Amino acid sequence: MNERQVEVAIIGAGSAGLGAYRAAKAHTDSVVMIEGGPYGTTCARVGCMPSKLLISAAEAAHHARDAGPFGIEIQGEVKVNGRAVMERIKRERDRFVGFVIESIEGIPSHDRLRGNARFETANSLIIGDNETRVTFERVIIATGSRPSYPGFFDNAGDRLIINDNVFEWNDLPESVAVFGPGVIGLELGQALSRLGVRIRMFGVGGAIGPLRDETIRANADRVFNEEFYLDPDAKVEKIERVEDDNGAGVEITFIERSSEARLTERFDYLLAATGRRPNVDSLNIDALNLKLDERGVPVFNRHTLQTRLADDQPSNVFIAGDANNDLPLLHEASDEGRIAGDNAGRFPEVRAGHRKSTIAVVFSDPQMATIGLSTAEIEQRYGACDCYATGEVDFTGQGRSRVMRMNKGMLRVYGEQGTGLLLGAEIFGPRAEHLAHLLAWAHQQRMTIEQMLEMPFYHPVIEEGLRTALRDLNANLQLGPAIVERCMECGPGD
Ligand SMILES: Cc1cc2nc3c(=O)[nH]c(=O)nc-3n(C[C@H](O)[C@H](O)[C@H](O)COP(=O)(O)OP(=O)(O)OC[C@H]3O[C@@H](n4cnc5c(N)ncnc54)[C@H](O)[C@@H]3O)c2cc1C
Ligand SMILES: NC(=O)c1ccc[n+]([C@@H]2O[C@H](COP(=O)([O-])OP(=O)(O)OC[C@H]3O[C@@H](n4cnc5c(N)ncnc54)[C@H](O)[C@@H]3O)[C@@H](O)[C@H]2O)c1
Repeated sequence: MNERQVEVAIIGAGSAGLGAYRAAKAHTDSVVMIEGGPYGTTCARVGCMPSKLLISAAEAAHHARDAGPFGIEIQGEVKVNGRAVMERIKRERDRFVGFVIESIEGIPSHDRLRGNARFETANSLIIGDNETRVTFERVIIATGSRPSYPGFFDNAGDRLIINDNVFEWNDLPESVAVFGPGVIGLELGQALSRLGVRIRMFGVGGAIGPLRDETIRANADRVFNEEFYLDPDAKVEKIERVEDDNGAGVEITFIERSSEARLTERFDYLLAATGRRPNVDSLNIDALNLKLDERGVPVFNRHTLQTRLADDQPSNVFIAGDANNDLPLLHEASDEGRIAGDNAGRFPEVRAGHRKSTIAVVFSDPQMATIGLSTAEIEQRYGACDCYATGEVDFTGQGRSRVMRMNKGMLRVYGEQGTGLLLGAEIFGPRAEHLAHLLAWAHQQRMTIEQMLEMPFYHPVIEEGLRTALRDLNANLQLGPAIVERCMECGPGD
């Protein structure tokens, strides 16, 4: 067996691992980064980038089909060439992956090891099939996450797929049963539907995407159901792989939401999008003697990314990115990687890194976004004393949204009584990715609703809808006048 001794070992060369590598190297040359899978990162290979490429193709098809109300006539049928769609997705995806691989190859080969890592002792790792032992002083776990789904999905046999498989297709299938109307299910499911794939979407417990505000969730349920079948609290009775004249498929028996009829329907695939679990279970993490949470994930400080020993003492182990199961988003993985790398590098001195205001965007249509504190956190901290208020706008009548025929959904903002501070927001509406940034920047700057209202708003823009919600909130906080329906000085369709 080869032997290596390093100050800092990093497990995983994803977005968190790469950020950690660069930050640790600023302190010491003795760093090794270990990767068990393909280089390229989840985000570029099978995550953010290919999913957004699929969504963009779907948007193009949708706009072409939806041109009629503008007076634009498309001669003949809008045809989706599945092969061409998948070719572009793979070509562009490979380009993004290529850039990541290029930058990884710029890292000295001595600092890179290939193979799956698992802990042997609290200070050593075994790589691959007993090929190398790495003895370390500090370690960063940046192993990412993988899809998780209930065991009975296995009844679908080889018709059970996850997001990774979608981006391997050479052509689009005829039909897909999507399980999980979370972030991945909604993004991929709606895109497939707009590309002409017959879908049904099944959830449990009523959840839709990251939405926690029940008013917005009900709105989203209605709007999505105008476009495709979505039952966020489905009764699915049977899943079975079948083989018939049409080839292999999967039959789903379920209770149809509105008619309550028992239906059995055949699909080409069952897409499992029922959540992801951190990759910490095959690391032999017990060798580290860390304090673990109920899911077996090390307990850690989100400002330092440092974990704790079972006796509650700080440890030499850091955990960043999806592996820590906190905020499984790309920008958070990079930030956490950087903080963990910096701290592992400077150890035993450990510093609190800068954590930004939370922002999450779902690229469905309408888009969804959450900013700052969630409604549950707000209710927990401010609910008992009646210390917060809500403002809202419904985009149905919003000027610019209506002009563009994007007038669906709503936005709700939450503010603190007395101080007028912006606490958070939830959006299901047009161009939420941009509104979310305005709100997250204001949240991080600790702006009050009053200060936000003093900022410029152009006319006619979707941001005027945000202004309406802010005025509503200011009035509900009793810090400003009640909003006037059809306020003319604001410009028509505010
Ligand atoms: C379909 C999809 C769409 C997404 N879209 C978005 C989006 O639009 N915006 C956004 O912000 N986020 C998005 N995400 C989330 C984002 O991709 C992740 O949060 C981010 O990639 C996590 O980075 P990471 O470094 O923690 O993990 P990864 O990039 O997965 O890196 C972990 C690495 O560790 C390696 N590894 C695991 N175990 C071991 C081991 N034992 N030994 C050695 N190596 C190991 C893995 O092979 C992997 O390369 C999406 C995710 C998915 C699945
Ligand atoms: N745009 C983005 O930023 C983006 C895109 C994709 C993924 N991601 C990240 O990836 C993470 C994982 O995404 P995800 O969609 O896998 O998880 P998720 O937690 O967002 O959604 C999982 C959904 O599956 C449902 N579910 C659970 N068990 C089920 C069952 N047996 N049958 C039917 N439904 C079931 C849950 O109620 C939930 O609605 C996200 O939390 C997000 O952080 C981000």
